[in-house]
Amino acid sequence: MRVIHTIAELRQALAGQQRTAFVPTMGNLHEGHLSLVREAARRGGPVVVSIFVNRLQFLPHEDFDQYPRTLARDCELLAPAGCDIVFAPSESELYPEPQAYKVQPPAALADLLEGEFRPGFFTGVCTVVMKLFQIVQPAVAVFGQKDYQQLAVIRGMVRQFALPIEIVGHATVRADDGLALSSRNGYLQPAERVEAIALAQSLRQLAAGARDGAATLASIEAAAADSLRARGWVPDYLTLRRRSDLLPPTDAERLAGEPLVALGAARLGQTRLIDNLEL
Ligand SMILES: Nc1ncnc2c1ncn2[C@@H]1O[C@H](COP(=O)(O)OP(=O)(O)OP(=O)(O)O)[C@@H](O)[C@H]1O
Ligand SMILES: CC(C)(CO)[C@@H](O)C(=O)[O-]
Ligand code: BAL
Repeated sequence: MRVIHTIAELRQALAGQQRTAFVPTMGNLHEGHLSLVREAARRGGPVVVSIFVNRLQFLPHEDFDQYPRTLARDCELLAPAGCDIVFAPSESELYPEPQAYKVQPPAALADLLEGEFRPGFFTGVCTVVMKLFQIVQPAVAVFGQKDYQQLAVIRGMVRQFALPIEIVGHATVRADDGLALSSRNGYLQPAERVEAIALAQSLRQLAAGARDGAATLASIEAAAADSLRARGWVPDYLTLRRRSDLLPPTDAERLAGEPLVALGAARLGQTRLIDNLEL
């Protein structure tokens, strides 16, 4: 496995490759990331994993500075998972000048849910992912369903720009107690780590109420948020959405079996966690 820090060296290493599989990450890797890497390795071509904490997708008050940078340990985990090349550019390599050209996803998809609470987040994500796609030129890129809206936004970007890249969504990997693995779980204090499973539980509560004709969507969502609040969380959103466009279902759709997804984001102490559950 090679660790490469520059665009020029990466292009040289990949010259002539047709079937590169790519897994973009921000590092501080866990089993969730590694299962994306194994999925990429099953495709048969060279596997590139990028590690880059992308300043463009963080708001000024968010955890960009605090975000764990653990490259040496990440590399130890990546080699046995089937990674061939780790691409770990510096900030000045990826953004040698202020990134003035940006990829702006449509507000209808990107300004809700995560985008409502992290304005500009998906512009930052799309811009760096587009740039990484141009650099790596993969045939396949693997993303986690844990970041459900991100996967939808990337799929839309690839479709509308006619990028010749197959986007693979990989199931969320969870700890034994049901908590979705996430780099930010590392911020949790021991007691918070025990409590953290309540987020997945509240998604199950939403799912259980989803087809209840006696309740309104608003009352189902309010009950789930109230149970989290009662346990000391600060929910950003807990909501049932149509899988197709992440908009709220009408009651008729909800009761007629429209494919839905329960999505949640909430803060526990200093840590903001997200999760989702397809119904
Ligand atoms: N538990 C998981 N299961 C499957 N994929 C995951 C999981 N956690 C993260 N991923 C995916 O890994 C890729 C890189 O994500 P990222 O490096 O932001 O990790 P993260 O654990 O989600 O970090 P954070 O806690 O900062 O959100 C994304 O496609 C993301 O969806
Ligand atoms: C896709 C990504 C690597 C872009 O910085 C990031 O949003 C992430 O880790 O999910
Ligand atoms: N896991 C998505 C990247 C972020 O939260 O910034």
